[in-house]
Amino acid sequence: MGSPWPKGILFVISGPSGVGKTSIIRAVLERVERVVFSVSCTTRPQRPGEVDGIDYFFISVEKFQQMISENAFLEWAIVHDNYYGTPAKFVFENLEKGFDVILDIDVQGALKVKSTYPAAKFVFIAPPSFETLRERLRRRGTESEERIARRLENAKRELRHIPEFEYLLINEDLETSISSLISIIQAERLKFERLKELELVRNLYGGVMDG
Ligand SMILES: Nc1ncnc2c1ncn2[C@@H]1O[C@H](COP(=O)(O)OP(=O)(O)OP(=O)(O)O)[C@@H](O)[C@H]1O
Ligand SMILES: Nc1nc2c(ncn2[C@@H]2O[C@H](COP(=O)(O)O)[C@@H](O)[C@H]2O)c(=O)[nH]1
Repeated sequence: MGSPWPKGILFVISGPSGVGKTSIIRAVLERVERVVFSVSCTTRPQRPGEVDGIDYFFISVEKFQQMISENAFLEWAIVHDNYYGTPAKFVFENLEKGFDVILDIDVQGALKVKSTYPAAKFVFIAPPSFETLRERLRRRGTESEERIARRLENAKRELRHIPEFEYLLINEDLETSISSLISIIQAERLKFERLKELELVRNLYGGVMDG
């Protein structure tokens, strides 16, 4: 008998630092079944309240470089002076099991995934304005003014890549953004192209599908 689940979908969520990616994704993970979050490796220092293995795998530069040489990353990038990377094994194992996988990665990383795994779905989260982005970074209180300025500079570059993404979410109201991301996931799950390999669906259509 065929699997009751088709292969999972990879959702790549990207956008400037402080726009609200983590807040949106956390809520989606609580509300949607069969979706998992890919925990990245990073060499940046752990922030108060962050948990190793939950928020990130906090590793040394040496360990990160070793993982690069072992091809352990689906993608990696240097973001705001630190290494960040997506462990490939977790992603592919979960997709095979039929789980959808969410990545929260910067724009450079998203574009690398687009070239190596174009079947992924690419979602750009944008701020309603540049001023709002600055305010959110300040209110979060995790970065110095100097680092905030740096992240805002990077944000300007990142926003230029919006047209390379399939979906655009402007994160004004958090609840609306959460609902929008859930709608994207649900719509992608229902695409006939994806479901037609399932035995259940093939049985519904019988020989008609095979021409
Ligand atoms: N729609 C929203 N309205 C107001 N505040 C928001 C909204 N979305 C997120 N925030 C707040 O903005 C701050 C940044 O959000 P968050 O940490 O989720 O951003 P991020 O995109 O994941 O950042 P980074 O890329 O640096 O990890 C947080 O304090 C969060 O509570
Ligand atoms: N290319 C990658 N970017 C990543 C990955 N994990 C996180 N990120 C991005 O880094 C910045 C900064 O995050 P912060 O937690 O230090 O504020 C943010 O834009 C993330 O999306 C990754 O594995 N690869």
